[in-house]
Amino acid sequence: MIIAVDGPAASGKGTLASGLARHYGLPHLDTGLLYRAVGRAVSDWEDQPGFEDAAIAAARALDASHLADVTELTSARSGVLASKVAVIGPVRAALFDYQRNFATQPGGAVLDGRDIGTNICPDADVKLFIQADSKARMERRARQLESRGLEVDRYALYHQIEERDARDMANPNGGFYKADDAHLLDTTLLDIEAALRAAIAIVETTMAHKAKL
Ligand SMILES: Nc1ncnc2c1ncn2[C@@H]1O[C@H](COP(=O)(O)OP(=O)(O)OP(=O)(O)O)[C@@H](O)[C@H]1O
Ligand SMILES: Nc1ccn([C@@H]2O[C@H](COP(=O)(O)O)[C@@H](O)[C@H]2O)c(=O)n1
Repeated sequence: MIIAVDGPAASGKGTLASGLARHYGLPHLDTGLLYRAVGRAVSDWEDQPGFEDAAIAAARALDASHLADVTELTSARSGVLASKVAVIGPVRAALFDYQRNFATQPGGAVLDGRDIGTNICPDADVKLFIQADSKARMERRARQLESRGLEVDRYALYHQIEERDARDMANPNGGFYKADDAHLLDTTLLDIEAALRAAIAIVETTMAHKAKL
């Protein structure tokens, strides 16, 4: 079974995807980490000529070893860099096979990102599109950063999240929209456990429906 989980920044898609993976005993790939690793690799080139070429080369050279430093990759700065390399078509193309090979391994997988249900796994068995309002997402991200001992400027964080969403949604190569056959799950008023229960209920209903066809 392939489960695709998409949604905007800090919507909780990674938390849900890893909960679903645990529940169904499936491997999980956070595809944002791939873009973050490419962004990190070219941080010295940011906003300079050569940024695109450096990003394409970094994407083509990417392997699992570049995904190890999760603390560094999940910083706010890496998120911004990721969204800058994510608009480069050849970067997306270079990362496609990695994601597709992960998704199509025997037994299936859970992947989360922006374009899993639209570009990477249009054939996924179940697609979820996770939503939460911007303030809730900012607050969740703020608490996550504070739990790491970081100081957070909530006003700046809110604008950073909005700016990243806007860049992602405007990305002509991004595929960042709800697929027609994706189930919308708004978690604004749900805690992590309730959101996971709701996601599992969607998976169960969808699979039961498919089994009847
Ligand atoms: N339903 C929820 N209620 C409260 N907090 C949540 C909920 N879902 C996730 N969180 C918390 O919000 C933070 C962000 O969640 P998560 O990393 O899963 O989001 P994401 O959409 O994968 O983010 P990113 O855009 O960085 O990939 C985490 O600290 C997580 O524990
Ligand atoms: N499938 C994806 C995943 C991510 N991106 C881009 O990477 C940025 C960071 O992603 P997070 O999920 O870790 O927040 C994101 O803002 C996108 O620009 C993508 O394009 N496609």
